[in-house]
Amino acid sequence: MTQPLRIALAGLGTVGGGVIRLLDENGALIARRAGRPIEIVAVSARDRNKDRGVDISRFAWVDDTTALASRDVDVVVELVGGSDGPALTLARSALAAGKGFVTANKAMIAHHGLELAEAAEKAGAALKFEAAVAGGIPVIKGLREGAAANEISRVYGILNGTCNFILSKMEAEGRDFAEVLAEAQALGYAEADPTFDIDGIDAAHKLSILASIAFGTQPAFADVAASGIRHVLAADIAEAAALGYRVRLLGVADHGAGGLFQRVHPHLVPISHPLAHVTGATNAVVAEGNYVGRLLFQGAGAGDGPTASAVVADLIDIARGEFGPAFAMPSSALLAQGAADSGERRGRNYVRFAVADKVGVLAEIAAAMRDAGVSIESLIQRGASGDGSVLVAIVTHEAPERAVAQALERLRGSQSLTGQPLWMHILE
Ligand SMILES: NC(=O)C1=CN([C@@H]2O[C@H](COP(=O)(O)OP(=O)(O)OC[C@H]3O[C@@H](n4cnc5c(N)ncnc54)[C@H](OP(=O)(O)O)[C@@H]3O)[C@@H](O)[C@H]2O)C=CC1
Ligand SMILES: N[C@@H](CC=O)C(=O)O
Ligand code: NA
Repeated sequence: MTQPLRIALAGLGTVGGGVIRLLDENGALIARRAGRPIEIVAVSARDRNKDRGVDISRFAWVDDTTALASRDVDVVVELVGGSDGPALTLARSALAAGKGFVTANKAMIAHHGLELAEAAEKAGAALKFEAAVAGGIPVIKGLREGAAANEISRVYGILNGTCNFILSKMEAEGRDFAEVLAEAQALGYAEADPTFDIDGIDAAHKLSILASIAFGTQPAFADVAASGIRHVLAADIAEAAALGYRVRLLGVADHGAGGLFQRVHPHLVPISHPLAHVTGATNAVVAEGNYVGRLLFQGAGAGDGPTASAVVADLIDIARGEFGPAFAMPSSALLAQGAADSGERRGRNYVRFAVADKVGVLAEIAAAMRDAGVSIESLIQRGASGDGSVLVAIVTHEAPERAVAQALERLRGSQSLTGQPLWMHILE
């Protein structure tokens, strides 16, 4: 057998620990598949003495994580996290030294992916990040290899395991948002800063990477319009169910007016759509290609085992010498596209208001919609909540987004509203 692929591993937390366990358990099979063993030789994290449930005494310990790139290794694996800081320093120095670089760090790739891809190409080194998008699902490989012959018109899906776990628990058990978040954190799904998950930022990181690979455009995280699930109430989930929908946080990217359209938002998904049946920390990505048709990738989007599976799959590719440009084409071929104007996009909408229980409130909402040219398909009003306010949920007929925004703007500051309205798009 040929020389092992020698690895330096930065980060020994949920995913780093998973990678060590996976290589311990499946190492012999992986060596046969890769044509050579994959061996961790050096590791680093913050705390050398932490009990990690795996034996790390057999590896060289490196105090300064950013110094891992100067070890005698073929590939540096970064599982620390953070868009900048030691992760970015390590990425730059590893690639500059001509070493392969594998990461699960979507924040860093969303912000600095283009620069790192250019550095990798210059050095002739591998830059791979399958674990960064939808965890264990081989969606990057699927798009950059399996669907490479297609023009992709739209890519969308459930990209955050924590949010999907929370929404499906809220739906199944009627439980409180905060309580379920704590459970997702305990299971190792949530980011170090869980606001990244619940405010849609993590999904936006992933969407910008996915869109770049799907459309051949430069990653443009700043152009992703993102909001999360912290304002979704159990009542919204119940109303959606009564209307034949489930609430899911979706990332959606397609070609829009004037550029690329990228959005992360809670959506109403028709119960007949496969994404409505994706529960727990599972992720699912739909890609629509002009020759292959609709592809659906589904699987575990978070957690130690699935994420380690994606990291090690990247290592196997490198061990085989099979790696191409990080974003599926040379970085010089990636197009710089601006953000599309969403105002003219047409669709049906769910808008929920918390209102004071008094005469004329419904008329005020209806008038704001009418004046903006938005036609109401259905309206549900539920009894008073704890604070005495009443929930009014409307579903609109198809309307341009600009018109719905106008109606909400007109209602802003109204004495009738007791809280911010929640606007969710309906997936068609
Ligand atoms: N958890 C998941 O399901 C998924 C995570 N990811 C990504 O994988 C990466 C790792 O996530 P995860 O394993 O969950 O994170 P953890 O918080 O579990 O682990 C992070 C590791 O990095 C080490 N670390 C943190 N800060 C520093 C630092 N400044 N210098 C050196 N080492 C540091 C920690 O050291 P110590 O242990 O000593 O504190 C720890 O070992 C992130 O980019 C995340 O977004 C991607 C997909 C899924
Ligand atoms: N925090 C992320 C982890 C995987 O990327 C998630 O919940 O999906
Ligand atoms: Na993946």
